Amino acid sequence: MLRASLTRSSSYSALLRRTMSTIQAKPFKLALVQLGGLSEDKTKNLEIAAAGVKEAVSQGKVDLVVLPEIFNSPYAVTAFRKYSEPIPNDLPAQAGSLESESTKALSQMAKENKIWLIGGSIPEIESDTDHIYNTCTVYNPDGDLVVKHRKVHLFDIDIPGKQTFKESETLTGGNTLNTFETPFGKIGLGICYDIRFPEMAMIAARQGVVAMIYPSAFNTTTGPIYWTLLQRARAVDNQIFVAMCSPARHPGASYQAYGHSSVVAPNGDVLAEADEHPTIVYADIDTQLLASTRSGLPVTVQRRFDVYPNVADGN
Ligand SMILES: O=C(O)CCC(=O)C(=O)O
Repeated sequence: MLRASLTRSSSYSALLRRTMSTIQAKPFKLALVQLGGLSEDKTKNLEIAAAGVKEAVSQGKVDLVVLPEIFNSPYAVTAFRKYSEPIPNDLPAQAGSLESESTKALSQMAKENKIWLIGGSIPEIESDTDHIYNTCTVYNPDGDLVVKHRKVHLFDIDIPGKQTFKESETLTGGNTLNTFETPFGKIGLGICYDIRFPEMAMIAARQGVVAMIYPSAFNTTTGPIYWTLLQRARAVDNQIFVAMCSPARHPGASYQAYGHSSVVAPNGDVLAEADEHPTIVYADIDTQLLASTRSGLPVTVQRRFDVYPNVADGN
């Protein structure tokens, strides 16, 4: 019995060593810019974002900066089409080739500050189909657009008297999962409500991401209950870092964002969390924690796909 369990635990560590050796990661500094003062003026919102990114890097070396969901437009189904812009499908796209107002501005923020930038999300129009998407764009330190993620799961909520919102009235859901490579490791992308669907984070984690990062804008009904819970759940499920970046609360706006941008470690510890006001949340991402968390509790190599039913069919 003892012998069997020793054999099993040493084979877990061998397997773990093998899987960890495929993850190329080094420590990096993350900044989540919880923007305040956003309005209906797209150009002004982009200027606020540019000032926020600049402020984030002024505090010392930062490698990756994140902006919130739909920061250049009001978060309203009636606004998405009006604010939408085309975004290239063929990626990477060089900084100089970007044409729309927001992608050009975001590219410049990345280039000027020499950072990786997860540019929150913006409404995208695809001219061939006339579909509108809620799309996150990511830029390297040269300002090239390296990847985009279209929100896969559309936020349709109806809690009478509290929160009603139906993104699917005007948006189309994306149909791809997206990660991108950086010198400090692979990063997985989701947008806000996407965090409620554990399959996305699990697949990204199995592809070797260090972190799942979600530009977001939860609300004051679901935020207090689920915001931290969901981040800790995705982190612990997959033993990865998880971060969500929100706009600040805005008393005059039709949609009240929850705020509370935060970063969670692979063991579920909340490393940093904002309140509801405009601010920047910083976190040092110690990638050693991926290995130490996984070797203590080897869940990432104990999955029993031979036993689980086919998830999609429920058989
Ligand atoms: O899942 C939630 O409770 C909030 C999601 C949300 O606000 C969004 O997807 O924009």
